[in-house]
Amino acid sequence: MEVVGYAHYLRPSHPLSLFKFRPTFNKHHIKSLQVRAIAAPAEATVGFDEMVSGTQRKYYMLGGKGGVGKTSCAASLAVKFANNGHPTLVVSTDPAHSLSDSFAQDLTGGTLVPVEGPYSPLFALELNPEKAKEEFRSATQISGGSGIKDFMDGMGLGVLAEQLGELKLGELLDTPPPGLDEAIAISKVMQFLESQEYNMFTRVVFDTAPTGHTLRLLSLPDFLDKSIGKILKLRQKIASATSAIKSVFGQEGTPKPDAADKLERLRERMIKVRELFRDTTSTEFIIVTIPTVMAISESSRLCASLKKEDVPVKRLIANQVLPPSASDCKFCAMKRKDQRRALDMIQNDQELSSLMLGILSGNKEKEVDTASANQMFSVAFVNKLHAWIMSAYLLMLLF
Ligand SMILES: Nc1ncnc2c1ncn2[C@@H]1O[C@H](COP(=O)(O)OP(=O)(O)OP(=O)(O)O)[C@@H](O)[C@H]1O
Repeated sequence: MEVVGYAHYLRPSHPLSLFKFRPTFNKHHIKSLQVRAIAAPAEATVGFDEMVSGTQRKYYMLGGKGGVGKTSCAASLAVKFANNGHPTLVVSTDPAHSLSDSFAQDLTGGTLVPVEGPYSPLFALELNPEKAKEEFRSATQISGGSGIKDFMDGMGLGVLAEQLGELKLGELLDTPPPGLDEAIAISKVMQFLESQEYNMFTRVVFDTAPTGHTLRLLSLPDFLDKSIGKILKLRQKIASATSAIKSVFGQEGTPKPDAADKLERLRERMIKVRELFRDTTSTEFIIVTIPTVMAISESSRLCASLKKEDVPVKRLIANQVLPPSASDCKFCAMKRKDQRRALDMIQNDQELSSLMLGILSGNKEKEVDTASANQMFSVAFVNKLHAWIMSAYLLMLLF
């Protein structure tokens, strides 16, 4: 197994963060903002060099179990790309956004916000999943009306609404399928990138939603493509017949083209998202995990599903690995032993063992501004671990 170094970044508002200031373009601050690489220098060059090479646009999707550090890693990676000369965009499609916290900037407006600090332009964007869902709903509703019946009427297919009920199209149209918000968010980013204003980005980093959500998103484009394709095909086939029937009964009206157009556009966008996910030349899905048996098992399943969906995946980040020399206390020794066991699982795992592994810990940072701050971080991190272990232990006793 190859060991790769990655970057680490704690949001400025994080209690453990060393960066309590708002970064500016001032050179001194730029230095302080630099992402802290965790691995040893030799390790740090493996893998990242490959990620940073070339000026062709590349997409990196970071995903994994909830709370493992996807946002922190996405923010770190984006800063690192920007510091290595790539105009970079980092996007959060996770419904529970925390990118704003990571950069201590308000990114909630749904537009691209410049992040101050790195050498090359870095923009960040948080997409509101609720808005994305609204968009879908409006695409399936006729002005003023709602639900499948209105939609079918609008498509000139009112007569067939009942027969189509068994196809479960109503469910698709009235309740957006899970993962749709994220798919729409990703397609929105692709739209941004097509515009002249934003086509300069050579690296795009996605902080995706937790595992289950992402997996649903992966099968969504196919599902939507089939469902919407079915509706549109059906509409095409019988539109003329319906219109003839209506004209006999004197009810001929023009089917509202708006709904069909919107659906057709949505379908095209979903196809593009699917293509992007499977494009081995430009896209890579990076799995973020933590060294626990449960998280590694889930990562293995995620990896298998990604491979099954033909999504390129070749890197794994193991985050929050306890540094070897932080403390000699009993809890830490026990924790380290557990983590070692979990990390060994990676080596023996059929899915994960072939991936390049990046280890992120708390104290082997290379670009920390002062040694004392480094020490402070380690102690604080260990203290935090104590608190986690203690609460877990207490919970076990209680239940
Ligand atoms: N290496 C690390 N050392 C210490 N704390 C960390 C580390 N990585 C992440 N954290 C902290 O763990 C918490 C969760 O991190 P983060 O928000 O990046 O995870 P996430 O996977 O994006 O979460 P979610 O699934 O909820 O979106 C944050 O408080 C973050 O600061």
